Amino acid sequence: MALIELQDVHRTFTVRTRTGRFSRARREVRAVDGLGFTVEAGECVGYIGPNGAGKSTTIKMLTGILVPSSGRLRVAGVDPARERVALARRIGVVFGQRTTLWWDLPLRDSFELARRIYRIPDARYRENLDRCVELLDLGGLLDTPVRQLSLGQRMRGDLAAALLHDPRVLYLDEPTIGLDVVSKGRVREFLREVNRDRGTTVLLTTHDLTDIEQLCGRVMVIDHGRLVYDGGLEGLHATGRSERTLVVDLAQELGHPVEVPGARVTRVEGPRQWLAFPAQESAAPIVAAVAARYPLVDLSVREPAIEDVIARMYAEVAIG
Ligand SMILES: Nc1ncnc2c1ncn2[C@@H]1O[C@H](COP(=O)(O)OP(=O)(O)OP(=O)(O)O)[C@@H](O)[C@H]1O
Repeated sequence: MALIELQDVHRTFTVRTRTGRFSRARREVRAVDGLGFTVEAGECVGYIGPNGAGKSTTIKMLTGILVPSSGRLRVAGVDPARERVALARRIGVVFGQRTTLWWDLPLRDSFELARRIYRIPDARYRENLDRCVELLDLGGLLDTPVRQLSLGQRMRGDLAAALLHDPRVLYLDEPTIGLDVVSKGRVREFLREVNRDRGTTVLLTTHDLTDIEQLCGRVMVIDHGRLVYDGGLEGLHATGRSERTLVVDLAQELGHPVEVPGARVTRVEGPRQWLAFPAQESAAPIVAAVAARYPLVDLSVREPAIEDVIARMYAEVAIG
Protein backbone atom coordinates (compact mmCIF):
# COMPACT_ATOMS: atom_id res chain seq x y z
CA MET A 1 0.00 0.00 0.00
CA ALA A 2 1.33 3.42 -0.97
CA LEU A 3 1.70 5.71 2.03
CA ILE A 4 3.21 8.67 0.22
CA GLU A 5 2.08 9.55 -3.30
CA LEU A 6 3.07 12.49 -5.46
CA GLN A 7 1.89 12.99 -9.03
CA ASP A 8 3.29 15.78 -11.17
CA VAL A 9 3.68 18.10 -8.19
CA HIS A 10 4.86 21.65 -8.82
CA ARG A 11 5.62 24.42 -6.37
CA THR A 12 6.79 27.81 -7.55
CA PHE A 13 7.78 30.86 -5.55
CA THR A 14 7.71 34.40 -6.84
CA VAL A 15 10.75 36.35 -5.82
CA ARG A 16 11.34 40.05 -6.38
CA THR A 17 14.79 41.13 -7.36
CA ARG A 18 16.14 44.65 -7.53
CA THR A 19 17.04 45.64 -11.06
CA GLY A 20 17.76 49.31 -10.48
CA ARG A 21 17.38 52.00 -7.86
CA PHE A 22 13.59 52.11 -8.12
CA SER A 23 12.81 49.07 -10.19
CA ARG A 24 12.05 45.53 -9.22
CA ALA A 25 11.60 42.44 -11.36
CA ARG A 26 9.50 39.43 -10.52
CA ARG A 27 11.06 36.06 -11.08
CA GLU A 28 9.56 32.61 -10.70
CA VAL A 29 11.57 29.97 -8.87
CA ARG A 30 10.49 26.42 -9.60
CA ALA A 31 11.41 24.80 -6.29
CA VAL A 32 9.59 21.58 -7.18
CA ASP A 33 9.05 20.96 -10.85
CA GLY A 34 6.87 18.01 -11.86
CA LEU A 35 7.82 15.64 -9.07
CA GLY A 36 6.28 12.19 -8.91
CA PHE A 37 7.05 9.20 -6.69
CA THR A 38 5.42 6.63 -4.43
CA VAL A 39 6.64 5.29 -1.11
CA GLU A 40 5.13 2.01 0.03
CA ALA A 41 4.22 1.19 3.64
CA GLY A 42 7.26 -0.01 5.59
CA GLU A 43 9.90 1.44 3.27
CA CYS A 44 12.85 3.48 4.51
CA VAL A 45 13.77 5.89 1.72
CA GLY A 46 16.63 8.36 1.54
CA TYR A 47 15.78 11.71 -0.04
CA ILE A 48 18.92 13.52 -1.07
CA GLY A 49 20.10 16.30 -3.35
CA PRO A 50 22.38 19.34 -3.43
CA ASN A 51 21.55 22.59 -1.63
CA GLY A 52 18.48 24.26 -3.10
CA ALA A 53 17.33 21.08 -4.88
CA GLY A 54 13.81 21.23 -3.44
CA LYS A 55 14.01 18.75 -0.54
CA SER A 56 12.67 21.07 2.17
CA THR A 57 9.93 22.31 -0.14
CA THR A 58 8.86 18.69 -0.71
CA ILE A 59 8.87 17.91 3.03
CA LYS A 60 6.92 21.10 3.76
CA MET A 61 4.26 20.03 1.24
CA LEU A 62 4.17 16.53 2.71
CA THR A 63 3.62 17.95 6.19
CA GLY A 64 0.90 20.35 5.02
CA ILE A 65 2.94 23.51 5.75
CA LEU A 66 3.06 24.47 2.07
CA VAL A 67 0.35 24.06 -0.56
CA PRO A 68 1.51 22.74 -3.95
CA SER A 69 1.01 25.06 -6.93
CA SER A 70 -0.35 22.06 -8.85
CA GLY A 71 -0.34 18.28 -8.83
CA ARG A 72 -1.63 15.58 -6.54
CA LEU A 73 -0.24 14.71 -3.14
CA ARG A 74 -1.42 12.12 -0.59
CA VAL A 75 0.09 10.98 2.70
CA ALA A 76 -1.51 7.99 4.44
CA GLY A 77 -4.64 8.63 2.41
CA VAL A 78 -5.06 12.33 3.22
CA ASP A 79 -4.36 15.56 1.37
CA PRO A 80 -1.75 17.16 3.67
CA ALA A 81 -2.64 20.84 3.17
CA ARG A 82 -6.40 20.32 3.44
CA GLU A 83 -6.54 17.82 6.28
CA ARG A 84 -3.80 18.92 8.61
CA VAL A 85 -5.38 17.59 11.81
CA ALA A 86 -5.95 14.13 10.35
CA LEU A 87 -2.43 14.24 8.91
CA ALA A 88 -0.84 15.18 12.26
CA ARG A 89 -2.05 11.90 13.79
CA ARG A 90 -0.46 9.91 10.99
CA ILE A 91 2.96 11.53 10.76
CA GLY A 92 5.94 12.23 13.00
CA VAL A 93 8.55 14.84 12.13
CA VAL A 94 12.09 15.33 13.41
CA PHE A 95 14.29 18.24 12.33
CA GLY A 96 17.92 17.87 13.33
CA GLN A 97 18.42 21.63 13.36
CA ARG A 98 15.37 22.49 15.46
CA THR A 99 13.65 20.93 18.43
CA THR A 100 9.96 20.39 19.08
CA LEU A 101 10.67 19.95 22.80
CA TRP A 102 9.94 22.64 25.40
CA TRP A 103 13.24 24.28 26.15
CA ASP A 104 12.72 25.14 29.82
CA LEU A 105 10.69 22.11 30.85
CA PRO A 106 11.86 18.64 31.82
CA LEU A 107 11.84 16.18 28.93
CA ARG A 108 8.98 14.30 30.59
CA ASP A 109 6.67 17.34 30.25
CA SER A 110 7.13 17.52 26.47
CA PHE A 111 6.18 13.85 26.24
CA GLU A 112 3.16 14.49 28.45
CA LEU A 113 2.13 17.33 26.16
CA ALA A 114 2.34 15.02 23.15
CA ARG A 115 0.10 12.56 25.00
CA ARG A 116 -2.55 15.26 25.44
CA ILE A 117 -2.30 16.79 21.97
CA TYR A 118 -2.62 13.43 20.23
CA ARG A 119 -5.00 12.02 22.87
CA ILE A 120 -2.88 8.89 23.19
CA PRO A 121 -4.63 6.24 25.32
CA ASP A 122 -2.87 5.78 28.70
CA ALA A 123 -1.77 2.17 28.22
CA ARG A 124 -0.45 2.86 24.72
CA TYR A 125 1.38 5.96 25.91
CA ARG A 126 3.07 4.12 28.76
CA GLU A 127 4.06 1.24 26.52
CA ASN A 128 5.53 3.54 23.83
CA LEU A 129 7.28 5.73 26.38
CA ASP A 130 8.85 2.73 28.12
CA ARG A 131 10.07 1.37 24.81
CA CYS A 132 11.58 4.68 23.71
CA VAL A 133 13.15 5.28 27.12
CA GLU A 134 14.77 1.85 27.01
CA LEU A 135 15.93 1.91 23.40
CA LEU A 136 17.10 5.51 23.50
CA ASP A 137 18.51 5.29 27.00
CA LEU A 138 16.48 8.26 28.23
CA GLY A 139 15.79 6.91 31.74
CA GLY A 140 18.13 9.24 33.60
CA LEU A 141 17.13 12.27 31.53
CA LEU A 142 13.35 12.49 31.92
CA ASP A 143 13.52 15.10 34.69
CA THR A 144 16.23 17.19 33.06
CA PRO A 145 15.19 20.49 31.42
CA VAL A 146 15.71 20.23 27.68
CA ARG A 147 18.10 23.19 27.59
CA GLN A 148 20.52 21.19 29.77
CA LEU A 149 20.62 18.21 27.41
CA SER A 150 23.50 17.59 25.02
CA LEU A 151 22.70 17.67 21.30
CA GLY A 152 22.67 13.85 21.14
CA GLN A 153 20.41 13.55 24.18
CA ARG A 154 18.08 16.21 22.80
CA MET A 155 17.88 14.41 19.45
CA ARG A 156 16.97 11.17 21.21
CA GLY A 157 14.26 13.09 23.08
CA ASP A 158 12.95 14.53 19.80
CA LEU A 159 12.81 11.05 18.25
CA ALA A 160 10.81 9.72 21.18
CA ALA A 161 8.41 12.70 21.09
CA ALA A 162 7.79 12.14 17.36
CA LEU A 163 6.89 8.49 17.84
CA LEU A 164 4.71 8.39 20.96
CA HIS A 165 1.50 8.64 18.93
CA ASP A 166 2.43 5.72 16.65
CA PRO A 167 2.71 7.66 13.40
CA ARG A 168 2.61 5.62 10.22
CA VAL A 169 5.10 7.91 8.48
CA LEU A 170 8.22 9.45 10.00
CA TYR A 171 9.99 12.36 8.26
CA LEU A 172 13.54 12.92 9.35
CA ASP A 173 15.47 15.99 8.29
CA GLU A 174 19.20 15.66 9.06
CA PRO A 175 18.63 13.54 12.20
CA THR A 176 22.34 12.95 12.84
CA ILE A 177 23.68 16.43 12.06
CA GLY A 178 26.31 17.55 14.57
CA LEU A 179 26.25 14.28 16.51
CA ASP A 180 29.38 12.37 17.49
CA VAL A 181 30.02 8.89 16.11
CA VAL A 182 28.55 7.08 19.12
CA SER A 183 25.37 9.17 19.13
CA LYS A 184 24.96 8.76 15.38
CA GLY A 185 25.22 4.99 15.79
CA ARG A 186 22.61 4.98 18.51
CA VAL A 187 20.15 7.09 16.52
CA ARG A 188 20.62 4.90 13.44
CA GLU A 189 20.14 1.71 15.45
CA PHE A 190 16.91 3.09 16.90
CA LEU A 191 15.60 4.14 13.47
CA ARG A 192 16.38 0.70 12.08
CA GLU A 193 14.35 -0.84 14.89
CA VAL A 194 11.44 1.56 14.34
CA ASN A 195 11.35 0.80 10.61
CA ARG A 196 11.94 -2.95 10.84
CA ASP A 197 9.96 -3.95 13.92
CA ARG A 198 7.16 -1.43 13.91
CA GLY A 199 6.86 -1.09 10.16
CA THR A 200 6.98 2.72 10.34
CA THR A 201 7.56 4.22 6.90
CA VAL A 202 10.57 6.53 6.95
CA LEU A 203 11.54 9.36 4.61
CA LEU A 204 15.04 10.52 5.46
CA THR A 205 16.67 13.72 4.24
CA THR A 206 20.34 13.96 4.98
CA HIS A 207 23.71 15.12 3.70
CA ASP A 208 25.37 12.25 5.59
CA LEU A 209 25.46 9.36 3.14
CA THR A 210 26.35 6.89 5.89
CA ASP A 211 22.81 7.43 7.23
CA ILE A 212 21.51 6.33 3.85
CA GLU A 213 23.95 3.44 3.48
CA GLN A 214 23.04 2.06 6.88
CA LEU A 215 19.30 2.63 6.83
CA CYS A 216 17.81 2.93 3.37
CA GLY A 217 17.14 0.25 0.81
CA ARG A 218 16.14 2.93 -1.65
CA VAL A 219 17.37 6.40 -2.40
CA MET A 220 15.78 9.21 -4.38
CA VAL A 221 18.00 11.97 -5.71
CA ILE A 222 16.36 15.30 -6.49
CA ASP A 223 17.84 18.25 -8.33
CA HIS A 224 16.25 21.43 -9.65
CA GLY A 225 12.96 20.15 -8.26
CA ARG A 226 13.04 16.96 -10.34
CA LEU A 227 13.77 13.36 -9.53
CA VAL A 228 17.06 12.42 -11.18
CA TYR A 229 17.52 8.98 -9.62
CA ASP A 230 15.26 6.51 -7.82
CA GLY A 231 16.56 3.08 -6.90
CA GLY A 232 18.96 1.10 -4.75
CA LEU A 233 22.14 2.68 -3.47
CA GLU A 234 24.23 0.13 -5.35
CA GLY A 235 22.36 1.03 -8.55
CA LEU A 236 23.96 4.48 -8.43
CA HIS A 237 27.24 2.83 -9.33
CA ALA A 238 25.65 1.44 -12.48
CA THR A 239 24.57 4.86 -13.72
CA GLY A 240 27.94 5.20 -15.43
CA ARG A 241 29.07 7.95 -13.10
CA SER A 242 30.94 5.59 -10.86
CA GLU A 243 34.69 5.10 -11.15
CA ARG A 244 37.14 2.64 -9.63
CA THR A 245 40.72 3.59 -9.04
CA LEU A 246 43.85 1.65 -9.89
CA VAL A 247 46.70 2.72 -7.63
CA VAL A 248 50.11 1.87 -9.13
CA ASP A 249 53.54 2.11 -7.54
CA LEU A 250 56.06 2.57 -10.36
CA ALA A 251 59.66 1.43 -10.01
CA GLN A 252 60.69 5.07 -10.29
CA GLU A 253 59.19 8.54 -10.44
CA LEU A 254 58.29 9.46 -14.02
CA GLY A 255 57.78 13.19 -13.65
CA HIS A 256 54.59 12.98 -15.75
CA PRO A 257 51.31 11.03 -15.66
CA VAL A 258 51.32 7.56 -17.23
CA GLU A 259 49.40 7.22 -20.49
CA VAL A 260 47.01 4.29 -20.63
CA PRO A 261 43.92 3.97 -22.85
CA GLY A 262 40.61 3.75 -20.91
CA ALA A 263 41.94 5.38 -17.75
CA ARG A 264 42.83 8.89 -16.62
CA VAL A 265 45.36 9.86 -14.02
CA THR A 266 43.72 11.73 -11.14
CA ARG A 267 46.69 12.07 -8.82
CA VAL A 268 50.48 11.69 -8.83
CA GLU A 269 52.64 11.47 -5.71
CA GLY A 270 56.26 10.58 -6.43
CA PRO A 271 56.30 7.10 -8.02
CA ARG A 272 52.65 6.48 -6.99
CA GLN A 273 49.86 7.30 -9.47
CA TRP A 274 46.06 7.00 -9.24
CA LEU A 275 44.21 5.97 -12.41
CA ALA A 276 40.40 6.26 -12.58
CA PHE A 277 38.37 4.03 -14.91
CA PRO A 278 34.62 3.24 -15.30
CA ALA A 279 33.50 1.01 -12.40
CA GLN A 280 31.60 -1.41 -14.63
CA GLU A 281 34.73 -2.21 -16.68
CA SER A 282 37.34 -4.81 -15.85
CA ALA A 283 40.62 -3.65 -14.33
CA ALA A 284 42.55 -6.37 -16.19
CA PRO A 285 43.25 -4.57 -19.52
CA ILE A 286 44.31 -1.41 -17.70
CA VAL A 287 46.63 -3.36 -15.38
CA ALA A 288 48.07 -5.16 -18.42
CA ALA A 289 48.57 -1.89 -20.32
CA VAL A 290 50.34 -0.20 -17.40
CA ALA A 291 52.54 -3.26 -16.77
CA ALA A 292 53.50 -3.47 -20.47
CA ARG A 293 54.68 0.14 -20.59
CA TYR A 294 56.13 0.88 -17.16
CA PRO A 295 58.10 -1.17 -14.60
CA LEU A 296 55.78 -1.74 -11.61
CA VAL A 297 56.50 -2.46 -7.95
CA ASP A 298 52.92 -2.83 -6.67
CA LEU A 299 49.29 -2.12 -7.52
CA SER A 300 45.82 -2.21 -5.94
CA VAL A 301 42.24 -1.46 -7.03
CA ARG A 302 39.97 0.75 -4.94
CA GLU A 303 36.20 0.52 -5.12
CA PRO A 304 34.22 3.75 -5.65
CA ALA A 305 33.03 5.61 -2.55
CA ILE A 306 29.36 6.40 -2.71
CA GLU A 307 30.17 10.02 -1.78
CA ASP A 308 32.19 10.35 -4.98
CA VAL A 309 29.40 8.88 -7.08
CA ILE A 310 26.86 11.32 -5.65
CA ALA A 311 29.25 14.26 -5.92
CA ARG A 312 29.84 13.47 -9.60
CA MET A 313 26.12 13.07 -10.14
CA TYR A 314 25.37 16.47 -8.57
CA ALA A 315 28.12 18.08 -10.64
CA GLU A 316 26.79 16.57 -13.90
CA VAL A 317 23.22 17.65 -13.18
CA ALA A 318 24.44 21.17 -12.39
CA ILE A 319 26.32 21.39 -15.69
CA GLY A 320 23.73 19.61 -17.81
N1 LIG B 1 9.79 30.75 0.63
C1 LIG B 1 10.55 30.78 -0.47
N2 LIG B 1 10.57 31.87 -1.26
C2 LIG B 1 11.31 31.91 -2.39
N3 LIG B 1 12.11 30.90 -2.82
C3 LIG B 1 12.15 29.78 -2.06
C4 LIG B 1 11.38 29.67 -0.85
N4 LIG B 1 11.62 28.43 -0.32
C5 LIG B 1 12.49 27.82 -1.15
N5 LIG B 1 12.80 28.62 -2.19
C6 LIG B 1 13.72 28.30 -3.32
O1 LIG B 1 13.33 27.04 -3.83
C7 LIG B 1 14.47 26.25 -4.16
C8 LIG B 1 14.44 24.94 -3.38
O2 LIG B 1 14.67 25.21 -1.99
P1 LIG B 1 14.63 24.08 -0.86
O3 LIG B 1 14.77 24.79 0.45
O4 LIG B 1 13.43 23.22 -1.05
O5 LIG B 1 15.94 23.24 -1.18
P2 LIG B 1 16.68 22.09 -0.32
O6 LIG B 1 16.91 20.96 -1.26
O7 LIG B 1 15.93 21.81 0.91
O8 LIG B 1 18.08 22.76 0.03
P3 LIG B 1 19.05 22.60 1.34
O9 LIG B 1 19.75 21.30 1.21
O10 LIG B 1 19.98 23.76 1.16
O11 LIG B 1 18.18 22.71 2.55
C9 LIG B 1 15.68 27.13 -3.87
O12 LIG B 1 16.05 27.77 -5.07
C10 LIG B 1 15.15 28.14 -2.86
O13 LIG B 1 15.86 29.35 -2.95
